[in-house]
Amino acid sequence: MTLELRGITKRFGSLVANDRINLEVRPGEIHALLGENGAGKSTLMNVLYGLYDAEEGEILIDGVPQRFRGPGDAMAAGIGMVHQHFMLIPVFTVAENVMLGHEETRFAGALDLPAARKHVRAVADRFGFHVDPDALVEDLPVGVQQRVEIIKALSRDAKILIFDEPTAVLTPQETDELMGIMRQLRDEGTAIVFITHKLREVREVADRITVIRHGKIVAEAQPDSTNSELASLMVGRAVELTVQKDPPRIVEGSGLAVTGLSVTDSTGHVVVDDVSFEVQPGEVLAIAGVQGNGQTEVTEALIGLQSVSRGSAKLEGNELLGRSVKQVIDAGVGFVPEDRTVDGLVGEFTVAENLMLNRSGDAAFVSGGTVRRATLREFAQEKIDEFDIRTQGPDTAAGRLSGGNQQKVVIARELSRDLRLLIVSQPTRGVDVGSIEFIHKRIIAARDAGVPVVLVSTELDEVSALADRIAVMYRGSIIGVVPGDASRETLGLMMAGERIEEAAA
Ligand SMILES: Nc1ncnc2c1ncn2[C@@H]1O[C@H](COP(=O)(O)OP(=O)(O)OP(=O)(O)O)[C@@H](O)[C@H]1O
Repeated sequence: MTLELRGITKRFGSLVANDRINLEVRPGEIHALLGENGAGKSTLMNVLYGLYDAEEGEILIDGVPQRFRGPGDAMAAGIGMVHQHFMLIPVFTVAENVMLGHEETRFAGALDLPAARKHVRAVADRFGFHVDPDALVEDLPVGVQQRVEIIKALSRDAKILIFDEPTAVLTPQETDELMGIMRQLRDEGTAIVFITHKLREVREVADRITVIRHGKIVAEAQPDSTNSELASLMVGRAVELTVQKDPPRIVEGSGLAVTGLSVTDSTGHVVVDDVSFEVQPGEVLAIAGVQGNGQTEVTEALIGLQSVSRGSAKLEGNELLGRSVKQVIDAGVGFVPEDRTVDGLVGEFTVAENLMLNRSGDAAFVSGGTVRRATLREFAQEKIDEFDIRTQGPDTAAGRLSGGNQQKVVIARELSRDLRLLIVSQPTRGVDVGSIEFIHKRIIAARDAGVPVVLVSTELDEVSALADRIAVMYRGSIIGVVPGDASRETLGLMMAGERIEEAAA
């Protein structure tokens, strides 16, 4: 089926999120949509999926104008969406999730679980992957959960599939597997819209590339373009893809010293096993590894979000463990959590309120129990300008911002205080290339100002760009520490569990 969007305009108040957009997606092609944070990509997809009503324009499928009053209509017309934040119900099985929403379609009436199971197996066989129809979704790794989303879309015979930043939370291997699935779907005639901030992925799978900036289509790019060409089309200026940094100037001082840290999860598994490392003032220590090897728990233990079974973490000689989150923050620890929607932001609070969450004890902002609104707005406006947060203003609810701009709010808040320690986890997830450049520069600036920085990232490019030393975690342990310029091959092997001796680190 050929999909055509003609003259789509979508406004939120005075903001024009989509400005007369024309886009055609043909059967058997992967059409990548590139654009900076807040450019209007998700809005356009939500219009296409019937979630938003556009003020102007038409959606045509095989030349026939459509009117979608909700996702149900879009699905019935053959459009499927694989969401960035999974829409699955964690306590249901794979088959039950696939069945949901089929009340009026072919697994109708009796809620036909056997038919749903059969469908799961058939799709898994078709793509040569394994998914157990009876597994609980919450027990599955994210890469597999995403396959469930795809299986769900295909159970409704989707001929046009939208992938909205599907790789943001995947490991490199899961990403490769997903791209294999996308290619196979394309070869079978599905029309695919692919949204991502990762230029390498676009160049690898896209047949056509459309670039959106400030709600308008600004260019069609070729898949054989270079990363820099794509980056500057997106952002409208040249982008430094790798931040320039001087060798670290390690300041004499005690920094962070973690010794024998162990964490046991609620089921009794040891998820962090006797981890020790030091970070000096003025250096970036990256903790690299495939997601789920204990890195998250290390950062959460340091900030006070996770109880520990053993160990010590001293910042400038003072114990951090056993303190409350507030006490740790007040001790000058900046923390960018890996999932901004859980620990980083309060969606219903305004951008300004979110920017001051770590300043409740600051007399400049709060006096006699009340927030000084004018000071706060002024501060927030400054941060919005400085960090280029695309929002209608300080009073907009943070949940209304595009994903990448929400991340910039968290980064702006955490990097705007005098810090004794900075812990950043997946700092550029969902962030566009221009903003990655900016965030990387700010992290390096904190390091150059003498702050010890702990970076947790699953992105090797990010680790290599920022780290002075790299500790690799595997199954709860640090299996080696290598210099910041270690090769991707070395890091890849270590992330897969191989111990490699590099004395220099
Ligand atoms: N429900 C909403 N209410 C008000 N404004 C909104 C709403 N949804 C999106 N916006 C605004 O519309 C603009 C486009 O946002 P959109 O989410 O489409 O961007 P995007 O290109 O998908 O960005 P990202 O790459 O960060 O996900 C942004 O300025 C955003 O703040």
